[in-house]
Amino acid sequence: MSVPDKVQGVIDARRERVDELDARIVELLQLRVKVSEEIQRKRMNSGGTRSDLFRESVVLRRYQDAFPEAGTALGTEVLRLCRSKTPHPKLQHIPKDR
Ligand SMILES: O=C(O)C(=O)C[C@]1(C(=O)O)C=C[C@@H](O)C=C1
Repeated sequence: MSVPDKVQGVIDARRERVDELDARIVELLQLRVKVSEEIQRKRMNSGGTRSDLFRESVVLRRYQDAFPEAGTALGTEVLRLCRSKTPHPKLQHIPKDR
């Protein structure tokens, strides 16, 4: 559906802003993955577990408070993204099945 040129101009400009914001969100998420990975590696290398469920509930609460509808799904995905990288030290030596 076409809109008047003036309106299209506003939409294009706001989309540029959305693109900038998305790029920052992606960058922040990549940074978060790295920092979370450091914490998990430290804990696992000293005999702890990969996850800390109490801490996850604190993290999740922030997303739920900010976004009552989507917060649980959003926070859960962020945590999943951050948990999926570091292999557990006990699993590192098992060769991959071919
Ligand atoms: O804070 C920690 O202890 C972390 O390991 C980081 C983090 C997170 O990404 O926020 C990841 C895994 C844990 O289950 C809890 C939280």
